[in-house]
Amino acid sequence: MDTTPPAPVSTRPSPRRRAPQTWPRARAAARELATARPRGAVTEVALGEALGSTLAVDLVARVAVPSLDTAAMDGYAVAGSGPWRVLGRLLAGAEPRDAALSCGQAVEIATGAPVPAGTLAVLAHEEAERNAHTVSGRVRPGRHIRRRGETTPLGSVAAPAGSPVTPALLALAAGLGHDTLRVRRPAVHALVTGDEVRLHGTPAPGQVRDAIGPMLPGTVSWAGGVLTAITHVGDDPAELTAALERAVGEADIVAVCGASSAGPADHLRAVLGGFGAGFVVDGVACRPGHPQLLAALPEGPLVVGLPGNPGAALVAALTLLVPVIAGLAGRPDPAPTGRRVRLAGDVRPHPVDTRLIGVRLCGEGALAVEHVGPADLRGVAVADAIAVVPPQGSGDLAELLRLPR
Ligand SMILES: Nc1nc2c(c(=O)[nH]1)N[C@H]1C(S)=C(S)[C@@H](COP(=O)(O)OP(=O)(O)OC[C@H]3O[C@@H](n4cnc5c(N)ncnc54)[C@H](O)[C@@H]3O)O[C@H]1N2
Ligand code: MOO
Repeated sequence: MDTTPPAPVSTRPSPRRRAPQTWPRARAAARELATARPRGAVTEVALGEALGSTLAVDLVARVAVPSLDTAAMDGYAVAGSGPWRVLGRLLAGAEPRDAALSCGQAVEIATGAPVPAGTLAVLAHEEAERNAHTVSGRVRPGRHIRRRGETTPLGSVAAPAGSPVTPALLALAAGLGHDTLRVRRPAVHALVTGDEVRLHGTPAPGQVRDAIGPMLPGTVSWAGGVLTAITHVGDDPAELTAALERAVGEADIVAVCGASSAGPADHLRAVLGGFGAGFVVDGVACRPGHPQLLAALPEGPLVVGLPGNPGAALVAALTLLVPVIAGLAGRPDPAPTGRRVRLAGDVRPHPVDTRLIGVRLCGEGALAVEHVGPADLRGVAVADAIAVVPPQGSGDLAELLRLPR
């Protein structure tokens, strides 16, 4: 047993936890705080490094797509009425044919090749009857021709600023002639606290393996940020102060894992008080996750406190961390599904707190998973979504939140 007297925590008075905010209010406050702040730095990155970030400016088409009138099908570009005499062949990438087609003429053409001037339509191979030098079939004027700029006109906005950079958006950007993108991506530095916590290997009895760090890179990037570092900090206020000082100097958001509650080693609130932090959310009326917090430091960075229990940390991240990252990035919060479903299983409401329950989707409804204690990850690891059960169960359909993927 540790018999040493408790160390003084800070020269400033320790802030006490105020009345927790309701879960919807806390989540909205996190989003409002982040979106009201000046947008973070814009960087220009190669397409290969942009996945997961957020467009800082509109994505403008540098080329018209298609760049010329092109064939939408493999077949024959034909002019006038048939049968048509086949003059030659045009493949995608070919120079546009100098000579226009005259009535009764055709060229064999590949999908994407520029249709010659004078083309009435493209007759698809499967609709064409080919003889040695001629081809015949039925066509409608303009059939199977993609007009220049039909998909995306030159100079048009193909995706607005604030769009998440997804694989599809990268494909769009490449198709429009971009090699780089101007993006935002808030930087998150995580401090994992606890003398008993081990970052690697099999924990000895009494120790625990860090189970929050591994969920953070994916959760942070899902929200539009990037996890730049994970630092392990012991249960010592001076160590936490020094680590926090370093982290706030290099990140937009510091996520402190553990030390958020009321125990003798839970120094986070007192240490933040020493920094002159303003508490925007100081406890949330939700289960699990109630000791979480959100504070703003005078120099600018935001600090999110996640509970040490890892099951609680995951659902708490959906309440404060994810809305803050998405808000700073200038993109929508990825968690809301806009879906409300009927729940089955152990979904009893709490008298005063919002319950956040892992569920499996089944048909039109959802079934609560088992193993949902705050220290238990087995349920949430196999859940499809988180159901929001308001205090006293007001309303019979529950809102669904996405889990980080
Ligand atoms: N008197 C009170 N005690 C507690 C309260 C309370 O309101 N009053 N809240 C409980 C709840 S709920 C939670 S959640 C925890 C939150 O505690 P902390 O954020 O202060 O975290 P710790 O005390 O450091 O750790 C709690 C628990 O989690 C384990 N842990 C910590 N970090 C990790 C990690 N990175 N990976 C895996 N496990 C971790 C730690 O060993 C403890 O077992 O407080 C309750 N108590
Ligand atoms: O609310 Mo704690 O965050 O349940 O485990």
